[in-house]
Amino acid sequence: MPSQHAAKPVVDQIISARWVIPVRPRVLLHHHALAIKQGRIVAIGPRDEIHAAYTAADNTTLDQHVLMPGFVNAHTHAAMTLMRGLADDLPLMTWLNEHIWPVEGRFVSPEFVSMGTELAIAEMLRGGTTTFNDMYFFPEAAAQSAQNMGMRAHIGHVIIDFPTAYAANADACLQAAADLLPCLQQMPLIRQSLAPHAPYTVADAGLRGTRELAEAEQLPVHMHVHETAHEVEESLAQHGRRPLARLAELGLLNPRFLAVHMTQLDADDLTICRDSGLHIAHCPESNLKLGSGIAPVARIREQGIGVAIGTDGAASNNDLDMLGELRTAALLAKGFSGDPTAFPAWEVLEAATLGGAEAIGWGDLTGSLEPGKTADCIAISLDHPATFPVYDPVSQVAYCAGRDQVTHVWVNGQIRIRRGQAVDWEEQALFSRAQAWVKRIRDKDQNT
Ligand SMILES: CSC[C@H]1O[C@@H](n2cnc3c(O)ncnc32)[C@H](O)[C@@H]1O
Ligand SMILES: [Zn+2]
Repeated sequence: MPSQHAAKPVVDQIISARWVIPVRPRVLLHHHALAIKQGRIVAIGPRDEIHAAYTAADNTTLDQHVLMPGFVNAHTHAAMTLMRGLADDLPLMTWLNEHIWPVEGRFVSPEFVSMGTELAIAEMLRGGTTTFNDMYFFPEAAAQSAQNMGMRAHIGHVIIDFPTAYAANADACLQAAADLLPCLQQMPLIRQSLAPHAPYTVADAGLRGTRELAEAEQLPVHMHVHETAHEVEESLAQHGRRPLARLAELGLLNPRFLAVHMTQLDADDLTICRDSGLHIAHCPESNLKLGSGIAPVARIREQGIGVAIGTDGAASNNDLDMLGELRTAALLAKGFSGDPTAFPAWEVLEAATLGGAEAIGWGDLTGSLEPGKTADCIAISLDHPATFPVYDPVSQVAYCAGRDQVTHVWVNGQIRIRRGQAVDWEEQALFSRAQAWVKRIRDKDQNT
């Protein structure tokens, strides 16, 4: 911190709060403040010291709040908000083959993706998510929506063998990814990955192509893996090995690989995960709702494997609520392992923030409140019946705060949600525009 006798450095804003949870280091700070300049955290310290050391035109004081890093939704399909509630209570392959893929086949377009992603961003920002890791068709449309609405997004270039409105096959997907990379690199809030859909929808040739492009461009890879027992059985029948072993043989697994779901893991799978350094995106609510299984998070964490938390898409969850998701993750880990100490409050908060950032290679930039990192932060008011009394703010965030208690959200130092309201867009206007898509999707059977 600068000397208090010299002229005070000017920063853009100072945010102070009753409690600050920086996530790293793992401490709870009382009456602390952040000094922010040009979207970056310049300093974090006791409120009085920060105000004595810096001057800012914009000062926010949050007396009943926790200030913490925004959540990183480590796996979603943002545009699927347009299919929320379309097909429930079904197993994964029935849900995909008989409901979701036919609707996507008929309706997905850049306009569909823009609309669905805007709805998702409106929901996610309101719930305190400041970064999302996306996998969907027409990634340039999703990237543009995130950039326009001021949300950080890690955009996956989809690779899938079967023909879609987006591309004819895996080769065409890889070509589209290579063509789009430079364009999305111009968007300051966007980073990119390759997103082969799943081991059962991408043959070895497409996976080799993925590995080559990922190596050439140093891109992360984001993929659904070991989501169901059926996926593992099918791989054993078709390839003679489990999906993870097949991906390892194809040279895809390394610390830049994010394996989503991972509900089916034997001891050899865990060894592959540990030795490769891959990260896991745990999506407990989607896995529960589709009856896919439960990722053995306690065993995964014992091996030192990085765990992040994702909601999956709104058509299988059915919300994009990271506070709800992290609570489900914490409770499920305890229930599944029979150990109430599994996935305690601090660790689950870390997984939903810094763990997600590290899983997508963004740990240098976001996920914790540290000098030098971007000011991606949220305030949660604990002045609410659901969170009274406050013995331990970390416990309140992990176990009882609801997303309606998220009052303020900043991405890159820019305020996106103020006092619970979107700053730059009208939610009713978003719903009105989306309604046209809803009508077309609802009417689809009459129009065939
Ligand atoms: C090729 S874009 C992404 C693709 O994934 C589908 N999808 C959504 N949720 C899941 C899931 O849990 N497992 C597998 N595939 C899923 C989505 O509908 C898109 O087609
Ligand atoms: Zn998914």
